[in-house]
Amino acid sequence: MDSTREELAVEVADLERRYRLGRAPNGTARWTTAVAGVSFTVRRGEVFGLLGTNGAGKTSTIDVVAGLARADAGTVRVLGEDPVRGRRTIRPRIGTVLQSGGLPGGLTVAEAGAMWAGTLTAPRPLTDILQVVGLTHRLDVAVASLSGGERRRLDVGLALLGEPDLLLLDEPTTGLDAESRRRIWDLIRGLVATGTAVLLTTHHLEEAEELSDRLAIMHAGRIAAEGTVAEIVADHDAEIRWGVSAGAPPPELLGHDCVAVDDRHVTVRTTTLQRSLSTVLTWAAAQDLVLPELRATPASLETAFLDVARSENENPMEVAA
Ligand SMILES: Nc1ncnc2c1ncn2[C@@H]1O[C@H](COP(=O)(O)OP(=O)(O)OP(=O)(O)O)[C@@H](O)[C@H]1O
Repeated sequence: MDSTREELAVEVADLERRYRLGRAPNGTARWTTAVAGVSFTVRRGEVFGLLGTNGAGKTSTIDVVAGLARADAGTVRVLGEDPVRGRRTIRPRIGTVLQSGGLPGGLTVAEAGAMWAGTLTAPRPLTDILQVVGLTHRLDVAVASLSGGERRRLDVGLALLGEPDLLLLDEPTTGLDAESRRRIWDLIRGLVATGTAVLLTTHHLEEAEELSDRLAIMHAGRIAAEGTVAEIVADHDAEIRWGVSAGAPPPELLGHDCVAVDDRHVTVRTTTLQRSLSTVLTWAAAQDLVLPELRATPASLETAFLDVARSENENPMEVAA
């Protein structure tokens, strides 16, 4: 294995995943393509965030990386191995928090922890982990009786028990309060600092921004944008907006900026926010206009996400074969 490969905990190239939907009236099988040629890598010591609209294909992707499903096309290497064939070898080196959960609800927290620790070569003390995720007082409670947030904290705690080389986190903080979420973020950061690679899916843009070194925004089975937050945001426009009652400045005044008017607002989209805002304010002052509800919003991960979400090709492809 060369040094570049050792650096890469996850390598996904041209991944495709399809689901069979049943049969069409004429008897042909109907398939939907959930992941349509996705490529990315996750390096050791970095968090790679996978964002996306609902149904974009994030879980379908992470399930293949976790070795729970096979790729229909493309290649996936995890810690240098095929994630299905090499599952036995790499399993102890991977911590997972998946949407499907999987702990038997009848076990107590202590029993579930002991069972999980038994599958690991060098687990951290369970009590240490339970303290960090705030569950020490729930040791004797059945997993099924935990609240949704407590259950999620247990899932995350157990994923960290083996000090994994790779963490696969599918919406790890869904349902957690702000304090618990921050504790989990600190835990993740601590592990990353020791060289752990993290593949994270989340619907919380703030979480993605806080944790990710690089990220990708998925939409309809494809990666629509990828890079650092700064790189992704650089491709998107800032917005200046005000109430339509004040009217819009003549387009030639704004040069290349795009002006849109609907029944409530005038919206100027621009890559040079300060200069365009100055033009708008100078025009308003010259006309003696007050711009109602004036708002200037720099491009952000949210803007980029919304641009992707509004883009065409809304649905995964359905085909008959
Ligand atoms: N078992 C299945 N059978 C058929 N279609 C499926 C199956 N699982 C997922 N899909 C479809 O594949 C697409 C991608 O789903 P996936 O769960 O991977 O998306 P996601 O990005 O994780 O979505 P979300 O953010 O809503 O959790 C969706 O259109 C979904 O309906």
